[in-house]
Amino acid sequence: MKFKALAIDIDGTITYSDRRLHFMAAEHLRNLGIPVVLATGNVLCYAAATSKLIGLGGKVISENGGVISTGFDTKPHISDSMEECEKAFSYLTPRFDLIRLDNDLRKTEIALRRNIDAEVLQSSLERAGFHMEVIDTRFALHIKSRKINKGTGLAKMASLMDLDVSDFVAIGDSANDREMFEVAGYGIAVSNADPDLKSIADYVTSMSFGEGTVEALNILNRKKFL
Ligand SMILES: O=C(O)COP(=O)(O)O
Ligand SMILES: [Mg+2]
Repeated sequence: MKFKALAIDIDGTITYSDRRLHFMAAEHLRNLGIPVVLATGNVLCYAAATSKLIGLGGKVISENGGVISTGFDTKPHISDSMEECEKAFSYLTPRFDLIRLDNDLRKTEIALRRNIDAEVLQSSLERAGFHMEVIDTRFALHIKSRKINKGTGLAKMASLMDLDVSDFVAIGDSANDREMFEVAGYGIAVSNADPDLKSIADYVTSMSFGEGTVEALNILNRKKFL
């Protein structure tokens, strides 16, 4: 079996635990020989800069699937879920000490510092009748539409690249990678990943963070999947 492209998470997967880029993982991605899509909860400019600095082609799924770009000079595809997120945020803001991240840059979801339990925010929203999802990536909290995730983003990216979503291998580390693993042809969790993500992964590396990604890419080559 050969996969035609790779979708890979940024924070916790091609970095160290403190978000510094793991150079060896970057080097392996640059030399992979198939398209590499960065799929992240971060904003578009962060994802695009990461792609450029690694030496990749600018294909990125950002804001957990809300903003997708197929190259550096192309117009991004932006979903329209911000209004719903803003309503949820306005409801939560007098009740909790929320610290918003990348406020001016986000187009489709709201990111928060992790000073509150995601489940507390989630149940508060549910009790008030909101259908938004609150996820904890272990780098930030995200208030997002349930209709948008890295899985829907990857399906969209695949169709824009004329590929099937099952042509992708996915590599990731946290809750926001779940749906991407569900739609990709093969999913690899790095060793530091959430137990929940590990439980649905096809393979779990023994190494953590960027070293886990290097291990994952070596394994994919050994299995002749790439
Ligand atoms: O934005 C986050 O919270 C984490 O980003 P990631 O999806 O690249 O791990
Ligand atoms: Mg991550």
